[in-house]
Amino acid sequence: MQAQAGRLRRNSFLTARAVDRTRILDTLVNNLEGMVYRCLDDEHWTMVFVSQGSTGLCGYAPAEIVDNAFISWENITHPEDRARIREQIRRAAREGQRFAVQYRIQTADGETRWVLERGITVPDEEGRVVIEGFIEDVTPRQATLDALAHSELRYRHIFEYASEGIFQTTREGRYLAANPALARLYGYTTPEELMADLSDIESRLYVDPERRRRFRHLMAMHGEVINFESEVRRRDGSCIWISENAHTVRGPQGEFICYEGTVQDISERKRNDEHLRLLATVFSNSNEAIIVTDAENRIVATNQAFTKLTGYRQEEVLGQNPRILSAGITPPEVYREMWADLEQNGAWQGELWDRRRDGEAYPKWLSISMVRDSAGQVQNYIGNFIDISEMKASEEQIRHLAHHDTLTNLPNRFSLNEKLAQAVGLCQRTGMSLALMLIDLDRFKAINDTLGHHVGDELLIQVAKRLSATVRTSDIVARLGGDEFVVVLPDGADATDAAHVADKIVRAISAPYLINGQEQRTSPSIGICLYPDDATEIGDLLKNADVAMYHAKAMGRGNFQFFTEGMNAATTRRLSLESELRSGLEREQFVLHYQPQLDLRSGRLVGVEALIRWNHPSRGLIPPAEFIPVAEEAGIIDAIGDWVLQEACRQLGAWREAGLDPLRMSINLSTGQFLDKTLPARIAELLEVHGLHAGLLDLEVTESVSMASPNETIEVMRALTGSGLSLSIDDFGTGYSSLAYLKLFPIRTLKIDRSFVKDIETDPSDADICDVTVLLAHRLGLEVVAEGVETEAQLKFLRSIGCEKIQGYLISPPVPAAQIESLVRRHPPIEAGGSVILWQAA
Ligand SMILES: Nc1nc2c(ncn2[C@@H]2O[C@@H]3COP(=O)(O)O[C@H]4[C@@H](O)[C@H](n5cnc6c(=O)[nH]c(N)nc65)O[C@@H]4COP(=O)(O)O[C@H]3[C@H]2O)c(=O)[nH]1
Repeated sequence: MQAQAGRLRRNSFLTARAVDRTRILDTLVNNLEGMVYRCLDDEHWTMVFVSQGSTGLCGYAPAEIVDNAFISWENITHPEDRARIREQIRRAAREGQRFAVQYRIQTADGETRWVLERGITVPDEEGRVVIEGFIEDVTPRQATLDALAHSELRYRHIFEYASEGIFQTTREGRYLAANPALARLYGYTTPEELMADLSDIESRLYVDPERRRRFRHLMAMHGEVINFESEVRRRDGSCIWISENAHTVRGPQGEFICYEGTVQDISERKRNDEHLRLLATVFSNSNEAIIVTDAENRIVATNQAFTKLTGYRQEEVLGQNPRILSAGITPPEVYREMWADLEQNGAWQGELWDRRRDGEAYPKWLSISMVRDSAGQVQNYIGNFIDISEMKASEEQIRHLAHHDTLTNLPNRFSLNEKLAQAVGLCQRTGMSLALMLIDLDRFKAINDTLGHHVGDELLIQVAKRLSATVRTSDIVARLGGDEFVVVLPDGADATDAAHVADKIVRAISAPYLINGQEQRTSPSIGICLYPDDATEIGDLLKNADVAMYHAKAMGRGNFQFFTEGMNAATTRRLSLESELRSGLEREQFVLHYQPQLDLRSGRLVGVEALIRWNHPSRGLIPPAEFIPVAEEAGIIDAIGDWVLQEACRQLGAWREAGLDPLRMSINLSTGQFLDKTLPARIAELLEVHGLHAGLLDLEVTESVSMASPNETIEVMRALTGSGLSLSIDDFGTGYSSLAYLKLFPIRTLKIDRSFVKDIETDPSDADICDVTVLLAHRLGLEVVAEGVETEAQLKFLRSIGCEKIQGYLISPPVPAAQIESLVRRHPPIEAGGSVILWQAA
C-alpha cells in the first residue's frame, strides 16, 4: 500500500512538474471536506490512498487507514450497512456504472455518521481493479432529511388517518389527492380507486351540478369556502350530505396550483335538522295548543294554535306561570292530582277550565308530560290542549237525543219516566195530585199504511205541536213511540182539570191537518189516570191510562175516558178475548150468516151480505162488533178476513151446486185486507177453486178506509176490479167523502149507512141525505143499497127516491146459509110497488 502511495505521489509530482498540476490537485484533494480515496475491491476495502479529509470524516488519519486491515473501511462501515453497500458497489461495477451510496460509518471516537460515497470501479496503472471515489459526511443533511421525512410522515399520518375526507383537486374537478376517509365517504375502497373513477366531480359527484359551479365561484371570489353544504352521490348511487371547507392553493408567484380542502359527512346532522324542522313545523302547525315551560314552570314557548285558542300572543305569556290562564273554576284537588300524577308517572291528562284573553271561560282537555334530562333532572313540561266546549255541547246534544224523540223533539219514554218520577216524588212529598193522559191517534195506522211514512211522520209532528200548544209549559208532553203520546198535568190536577184539558186536546187534535196539500184527519182516544186515586206507581199510572184509552177507543174514538176499576175487568176480558180469538180461528169456531138484499126494481132477492159470527163454545154466538175491533187491534183481522173470503166463496159454490139462482155475495174487507197487494191473486185463486165467476163477488170497503188515501185507493180498486168483481162503499155518509175522488173510484155501489135510514120517516134531514145520496150515486153511474131497512115506510120512501136495493130486518136479519136457500126458493119476486109483508104472510 505504501509503495502504491509512493507511486501515486511520484506520478503526481511528475505531472505537476510538467504543469504544476499535482500540487494544485494535492491542495484541492486534501482541502476537500471529505475523503478522496482509492481502495481495493477486497473484503477490507483496503485503502490504497486516502486524502487528508479522512481525519475529519472518520477520525482516522490517512496513515492509520491506508493499507490497514484492522482499521479497514469495511470495519469503519456500520455493520448493518455493510452488505448493502458491497452489493450496490459490485452491481455498479458489473454494469460499468458509477455508484453513489449512502450509509453509516463509525468514527474513531465511536460516533455514527452518515456518509455519501460516490465512486467508480477502474483499473489502476498496473491493471488492477480498484475503486476510486469520494466520501463526504452527509450527517447534517441526513438529519435535515430525516427531520423532513418525519415531518412528511406526520403530515401523511394526518392525511391518512384523518376522520374527515381530505382532497386536492384541479379547478376542472379532477382529483390530485384524496385520503382514505374521503374514499370511504364516497363509497370507495381506496383513494386510488376514488381518483381513478371520479374523474368529473361536477357531474358525477354533486346531485345538483350547480353546487360545484357555486363552489368554484366562491373560490374565485374569496379563495375559500366554509361549511359549504351539498348533496352528493356516492359510488353506489346513494346520496349523502357533505360540508366542505376548502381553499385555493397558490404558488410563490400566485399561480393556481389546486383546490385543497376537507369534507365531512353531515347526513346525520341534516337528518336531525330535518327532524327538528319537522318537529318545529308540527309544533307551529299543530291544531292543539302547545305550551312548553321550564323546570320552574315558566312558559318558554307557545305555538300558533295556543294564540288562536287563548287569544294570548307568545310574547305576552313568556316567563309567566300557566296559572295565568286558569278560569278559577277547576277544583283545587284536580290540580293537586295533576301534580301528583306528573311527579309519579311523568304525565297527566284531564279537563281544566281556562279563561281566554277576552275573559270567556272554556273547558280544555290537557295532556302534560314531564321532560327530564339524562341526569334525571326535570327540564321542561310540555302541555298540549284542545278546547272541548264544542265537544261538551255535542255531548249535551247527545244527551238531548237520548232524552228526546227525534221526530217530534218531545221528551221520549226514557225522559218521561225521569220526569214522571220527579213529579210523583213531589206529589208524595207535598200530598198533591196529578193527572196522566195516554193519547192514541185514531186511524193513524191506516194513514201511515196508505199514505206512507212521510205523511204519518208529518202528522205526528203536527200533533206534537198541537199537544204542546194546548197544555201549559209546566205540563209534561212526551211521545212514547208510534202514535202514542202522554200528557202529565203535574201541579195538583184533579179530574175536573184533566177533563178540561182532555176536551181541549180532543178538539185540537181532531181539527183537520194539511199535509202535502191534502187534508187529513185523525182524532185522539185519551185514557186518563189520576194520582193518587187510581194509582201511585209510575208503571200503574201508565197501565191504567192505557186501559182507559182502550175504553175510549171502544167508545167510538175521538173521546176521553177516566180510568175506573171496572175497566180493568174489561181489559182482562179483552186480553182473554184476544187469545180466545186466536184459538177460535184455529178451531174453526167462526160462521158466516148471510143477509139478503132485495132489488126493488125486480122484486127479487139478488144478493147476500156475508156477516161473520163467532160461535163461542160457552158464550154462544158473538156478534162481530164485539170481536172485530179486538181482532183488528190484535193483528188477526187479516187471517179472519181470509177465512171469510174462503167460506163465502165455498158457500157460493155450494149454492150453485144446489141449483139456486146465482146470488151476488157482498163481503166486508178490513183495512189490511184491502191494502194487501196479494188480495187480487188470492181472490182469483178462490174463484177458480170453487168454479165461480168474479161478477158474483162484491167487496165492501168502508168510506173512511177508501178516503184515507184516495190516490192509493184508486190503484188498489183498479187492481181488484180488473178481474171482474165489483166494489161497494160501505157506511156511506158516516165519513168524509171527496166527491172528486168518488167519481174516480171504480166502484159499483154506494151503501147508505143504516143510521140515516133509521129515521127517514121522522127526521127530514136524514131523508134529505138519503135523497141526495141516491141522486149523487146516479149522477156518478152508481147504484144504491140502503142498509138497515126495517119498515115498509122506509122501503116506500127509498123506492120513491129511486134507491135500487135494500137490505134489513124488513127482508131478513142475517141468517145461516141454509135459511137463505129456503128464503130464495120460498119467496117469489115482489111485484112493482108490492109489499114484502106478502112474504111474511107466505
Ligand atoms: N139494527 C139493524 N141492524 C141491521 C139491520 N139490517 C142489518 N143490520 C146489521 O147491520 C150490519 C151490517 O153490516 P155492516 O154495516 O157491514 O157492519 C158490519 C161490518 O162492518 C162488520 N163485519 C161483519 N162481518 C164482517 C166480516 O166478515 N169482515 C169484516 N171486516 N167486518 C165484518 O161488523 C159490522 C156489524 O155486523 P153485524 O153485527 O152483522 O151487523 C150487520 C147487520 O146485522 C137492521 O134492519 N137493523
